[in-house]
Amino acid sequence: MSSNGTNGNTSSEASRLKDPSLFSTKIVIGSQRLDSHSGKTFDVVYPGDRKVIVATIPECNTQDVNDAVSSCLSTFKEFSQTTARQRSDLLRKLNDLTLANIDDLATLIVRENGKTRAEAEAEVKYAASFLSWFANMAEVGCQGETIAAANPSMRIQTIRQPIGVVACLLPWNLPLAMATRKIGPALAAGCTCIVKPAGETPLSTLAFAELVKRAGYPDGCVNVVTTLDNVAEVGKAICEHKHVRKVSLTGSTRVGKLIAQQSASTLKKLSMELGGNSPVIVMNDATIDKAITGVLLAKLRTSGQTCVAANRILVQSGIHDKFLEALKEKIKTYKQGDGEDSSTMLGPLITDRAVEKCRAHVADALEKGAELYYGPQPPSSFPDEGGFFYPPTILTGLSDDMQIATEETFGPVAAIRKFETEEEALEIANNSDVGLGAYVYTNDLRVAARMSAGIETGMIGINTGMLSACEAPFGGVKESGYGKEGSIHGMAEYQIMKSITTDVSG
Ligand SMILES: NC(=O)c1ccc[n+]([C@@H]2O[C@H](COP(=O)([O-])OP(=O)(O)OC[C@H]3O[C@@H](n4cnc5c(N)ncnc54)[C@H](O)[C@@H]3O)[C@@H](O)[C@H]2O)c1
Ligand SMILES: O=CCCC(=O)O
Repeated sequence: MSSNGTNGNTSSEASRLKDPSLFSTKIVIGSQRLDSHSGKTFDVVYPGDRKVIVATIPECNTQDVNDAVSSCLSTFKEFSQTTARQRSDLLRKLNDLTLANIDDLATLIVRENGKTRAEAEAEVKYAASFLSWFANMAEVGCQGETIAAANPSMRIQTIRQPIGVVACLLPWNLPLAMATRKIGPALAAGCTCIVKPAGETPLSTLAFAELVKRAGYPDGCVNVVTTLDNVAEVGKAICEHKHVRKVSLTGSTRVGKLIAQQSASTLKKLSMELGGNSPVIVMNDATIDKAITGVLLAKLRTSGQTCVAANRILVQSGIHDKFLEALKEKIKTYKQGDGEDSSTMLGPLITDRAVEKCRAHVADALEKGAELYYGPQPPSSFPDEGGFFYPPTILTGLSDDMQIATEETFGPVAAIRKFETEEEALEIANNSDVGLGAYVYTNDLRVAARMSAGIETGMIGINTGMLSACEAPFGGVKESGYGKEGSIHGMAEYQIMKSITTDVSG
């Protein structure tokens, strides 16, 4: 294993940053910035142009995981003894440093993920909001209770303690925000973290680890291991490690099930923020402009690659044609291109597989009777040059048998289905194995109340296309997983509650 004692700042990509030392291509274990024991590396490719290699990153293995966990465990002994106020102060510093470096963090996100600079900056602010929120929560979230015992001789109290070493497994779609949504509450609770970013997007996490150090955290509070091709080995090593007490995954339902199986032998506490298939229900009485704005936000944020992306857009028959026309006029204005170009509204998708999935979903829907209302005919083959782009597309005539109705498309394809009655819309919306987000557009409070109660998801937006905020509990039901992130509930996911009974008689 080599350690050059630097951040591995070897690429001309670093010169894009105001502070090039934030461009790190080494894993983080305690005070060290290292290559992997495997000696192997993988490339991070710019999704806006597949020929551009942004960085070469260590391909980790089990030994790296074991080193990272040992370091986390040794730091946990000391860090878990800090006061909640000290942890709150540290998180506040980390929030300030994150916001102070917004330009560089946004640049790294654009380069690794492809999203537009405006979206990347919004993501950094969203990421920082979890740090600030959990800086505020740190002291409140550690409070215990005094319980009125049935036996007058007894006093019962509870205390909350950090659960231990936590593994944070991150997706590539909001690489920094999903990192802080886990690391923020874990550090607030007094845990230490082994973080594994998605192989496509390790750079913002590695830069963030540098900010953790600068904020004054002890070495080993946040360790980072990276992998692309060796993820199965690394994931297994994390899940089966007896000193990792909790795994928090944001990712697909497929990987969530695997992690749950692999974590069973050590019975870890788990948080599973998994895939969705969000329905949008637009009722006849909806305010059409508001519905269009909300649907486009929910559909096209990060080019359609969010877990709460509008996947099935259900429009009541009385407003259907007008809605479609207005949607087409608006979607036409979305310019697709390089994330750094300020006129770009839609960046590329993350990989060629993501483009292929859009293409396959559109082809399958057209074969099963959907109509192409706006967008290109599905290309027969994907070009091997350029970025991973799929153009914004509107399909009408969505039906239950289409892939697009049962799987997340994770791309800028809007699939529309006409319905007649509220009951019918509810039935279609709930016809899914997953239940993360849902959206309803109506001006009738009674409809909104019935839909809010009846839709089987963890989050519902009424007349809004944005469900996410650090103060709102984020999480799904059914096969979208379990556990809540953010909000006053997010910190408890990283704690144990101990009850203490004292005999006070004589
Ligand atoms: N519910 C949420 O909050 C939320 C948020 C963002 C994304 N998502 C979901 O994530 C998915 C897209 O993200 P993705 O493609 O990165 O998902 P993914 O499941 O492929 O990967 C998620 C993470 O798991 C890792 N991983 C993959 N195989 C693994 C294994 N065998 N062991 C351990 N880790 C493994 C990946 O490297 C990545 O870090 C979508 O389904 C989306 O809906 C959910
Ligand atoms: O992709 C899922 C997360 C989306 C969000 O937190 O807004």
